[in-house]
Amino acid sequence: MTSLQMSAKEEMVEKFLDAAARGDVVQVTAHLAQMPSIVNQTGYSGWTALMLAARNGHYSVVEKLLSHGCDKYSVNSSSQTAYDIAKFWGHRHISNLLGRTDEGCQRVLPGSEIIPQENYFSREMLDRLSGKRTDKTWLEAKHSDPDTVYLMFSKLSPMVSAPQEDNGARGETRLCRFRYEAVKDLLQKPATVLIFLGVERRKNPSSSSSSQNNGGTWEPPAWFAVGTDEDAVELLKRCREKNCCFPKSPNRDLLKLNEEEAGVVAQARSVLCWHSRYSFCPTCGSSTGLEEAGYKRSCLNSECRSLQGVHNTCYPRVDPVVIMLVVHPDGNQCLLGRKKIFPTGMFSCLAGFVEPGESVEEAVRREVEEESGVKVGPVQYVSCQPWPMPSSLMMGCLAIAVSTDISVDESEIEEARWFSREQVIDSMFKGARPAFSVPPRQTIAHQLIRHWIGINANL
Ligand SMILES: NC(=O)C1=CN([C@@H]2O[C@H](COP(=O)(O)OP(=O)(O)OC[C@H]3O[C@@H](n4cnc5c(N)ncnc54)[C@H](OP(=O)(O)O)[C@@H]3O)[C@@H](O)[C@H]2O)C=CC1
Ligand SMILES: [Mg+2]
Ligand SMILES: [Mg+2]
Ligand SMILES: [Mg+2]
Ligand SMILES: [Zn+2]
Repeated sequence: MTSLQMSAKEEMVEKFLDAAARGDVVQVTAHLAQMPSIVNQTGYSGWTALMLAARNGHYSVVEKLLSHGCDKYSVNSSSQTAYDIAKFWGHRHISNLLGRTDEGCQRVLPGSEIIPQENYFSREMLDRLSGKRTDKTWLEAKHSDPDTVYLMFSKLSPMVSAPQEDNGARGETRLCRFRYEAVKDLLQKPATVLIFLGVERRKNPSSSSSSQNNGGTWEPPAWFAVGTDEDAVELLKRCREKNCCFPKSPNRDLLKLNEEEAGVVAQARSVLCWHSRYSFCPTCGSSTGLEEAGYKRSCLNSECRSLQGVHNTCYPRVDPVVIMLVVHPDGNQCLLGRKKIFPTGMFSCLAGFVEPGESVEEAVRREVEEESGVKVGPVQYVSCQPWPMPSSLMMGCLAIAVSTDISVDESEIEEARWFSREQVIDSMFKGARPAFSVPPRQTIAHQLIRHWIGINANL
């Protein structure tokens, strides 16, 4: 491309951006018809047409750009999306439009601002099909189906193929997937725990697929998790892939999977952890037996109280945890703490288990005060994250402090400090002199800190 052509293209982009900034929907439409790829272009300012239209409150231009498939999640140099910009400048009708993810939701809750926030471990790649957990005939057919996928777990750790480091390539850790023939002997062993995870969400059959139900129609492959106490070295020999292992440190190693496999592991590992802890009935101490494709354990003592009425010990447990970014009353600092076990220099959000009979808001206030001495007023829920170590559901909140003196509970926290927004941005984006290191991006703690920077971004 010659420099003349370059500048002609640049000129067109600038004209397009100018039209968007002025709210000239006719000009915007004409440019899009002439060059559809212009929709996500940025000009000298680093802003897209969507950001400019959102800044100046031009609803119809925003609508037009969205209908041409523009990327509403792209960010400017201050890490702001068009949504952040519209919200900052008070164009609520535009921020509502940009925050909309599900038309049905908007119809039921008009005016609600539901911003999608998918955290690591929360992607649902499989349809759990809970209704099939009691369908023994269907499950049995799936066990030996050639398309069925089995994941193998030893000591609650999934078999993965780790990236090869010798060629310097930054590969991805992937789950090892097995077929029925490779695991059928394990399925016969009494100590094996088999859990039906769900079926793939794929709608269209691939040409290679042979999976059909009794009626002859295609069905997506089913996935199962196999928990076994067989010798790990022998289990590894069953896999044809290279560099296979059962990772030793879940908190670190399970953060290396892709988003889809991380979601499957979150489900499988939590249920397997529950089985490993509930071999005996918590009510009478008798042995328990596995039911409902791994989603229930019932007491084998027919006299046991747990067999009457509602007994939640029969079902996999989830522990609710609050995790919060506490914001200083001045709005420009946040409270972060470090536990002794954290890597040197790392600070993170405070967190704690919700106690019985406690609301999320009260748990936030209590844990923050217990751990740091700081008192909290308003609490706002942001997003959540399943955390399968072993089975927490992290409910992420922003919390506004109403006092600022820090007094740490040394049994839980080694140090807690207020950090300025500048320090946090510098640490998050690896500036020249980071004051601390942030938790990995896969943690909801990281995402809460990022969220706060986003809503405070200085235009
Ligand atoms: N994804 C993320 O970004 C983060 C995840 N987390 C996770 O959140 C969870 C909780 O955070 P943490 O700060 O440790 O919690 P807390 O502040 O509540 O402190 C842990 C204490 O709670 C006790 N405890 C353990 N299990 C429970 C339970 N089910 N209900 C009530 N109390 C319990 C422990 O007792 P004992 O001494 O007997 O063990 C320990 O003293 C942990 O699983 C942690 O891994 C935490 C921070 C970040
Ligand atoms: Mg605590
Ligand atoms: Mg804590
Ligand atoms: Mg606690
Ligand atoms: Zn019992």
